[in-house]
Amino acid sequence: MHTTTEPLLRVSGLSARIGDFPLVRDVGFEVHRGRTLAVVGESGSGKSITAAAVMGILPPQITAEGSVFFDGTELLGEPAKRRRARGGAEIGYVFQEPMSALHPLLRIGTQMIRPLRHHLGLGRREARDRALELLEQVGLGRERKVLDAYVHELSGGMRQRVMIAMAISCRPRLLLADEPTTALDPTVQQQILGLLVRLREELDLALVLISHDLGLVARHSDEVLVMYDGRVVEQGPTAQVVDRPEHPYTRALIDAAPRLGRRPDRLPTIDGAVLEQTRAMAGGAR
Ligand SMILES: Nc1ncnc2c1ncn2[C@@H]1O[C@H](COP(=O)(O)OP(=O)(O)OP(=O)(O)O)[C@@H](O)[C@H]1O
Repeated sequence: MHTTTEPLLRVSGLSARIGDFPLVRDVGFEVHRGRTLAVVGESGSGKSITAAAVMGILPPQITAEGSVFFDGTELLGEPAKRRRARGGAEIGYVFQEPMSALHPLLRIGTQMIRPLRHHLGLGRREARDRALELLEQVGLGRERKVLDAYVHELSGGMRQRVMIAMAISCRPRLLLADEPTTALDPTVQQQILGLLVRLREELDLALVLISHDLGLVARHSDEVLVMYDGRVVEQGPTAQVVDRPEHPYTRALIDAAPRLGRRPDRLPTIDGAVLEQTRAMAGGAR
């Protein structure tokens, strides 16, 4: 692993809104190559909107302000065509639900080979070889039968491995994984997170793991960013945030995470008082 002094991605003052209604406010963080940042928070806290702003795939009704500085280039405000080309090639994205991200009527091979030809300009045969190599890299073996399969013929874990293979296929420098294991059972969840971290090391990627489950992603990340109500309420090295959380919302997330093995006698869920306190600290009700 190498960590350069310059972060690969530096997000600062990022806000997103629909009309006057704020969805994400003043979000900032950095990720270096070879490092993993976990972005955690409950449903609706703004994790996916933040990721979509970085990827340049926000729906047209949502406007973003601030800065998304990636490898020496400001991405916010870049022409849509350039952004689309970058997303998928320089920045890989793993979606929560491969069943909806993969086409049900096209063979896996067809879906893997297209971007390889389009982004990397490979010939048909080269692209097929590269697809097999990618399957091997994500632990599916050099299996032609996976290329020939349709998505419904694969298990949940295999589908997510295919999604990851596609996300790394054009050799991105940054990989964003948005709830990559939510649809999977606990053993497979750990395997997929282990795979992402292994690939981060092998390919010297910067990895952003987005999850509602701090307990799940804590041991796979170097830094943690905690979001609530569209804002960052706490961020820092994972060990520091987990061992000495400063914000009551982070503390509640930790207490609600059995995997972190802390205070099983405490509340299993986040209670209303903590949410109210968090909302007040985050800048009050909208
Ligand atoms: N396409 C959209 N149009 C309008 N509002 C949206 C859209 N997508 C998200 N939002 C709103 O933006 C806020 C942040 O949502 P976001 O999806 O980023 O949260 P999240 O933390 O990723 O939660 P989840 O894990 O459930 O996706 C929420 O209030 C949500 O309702």
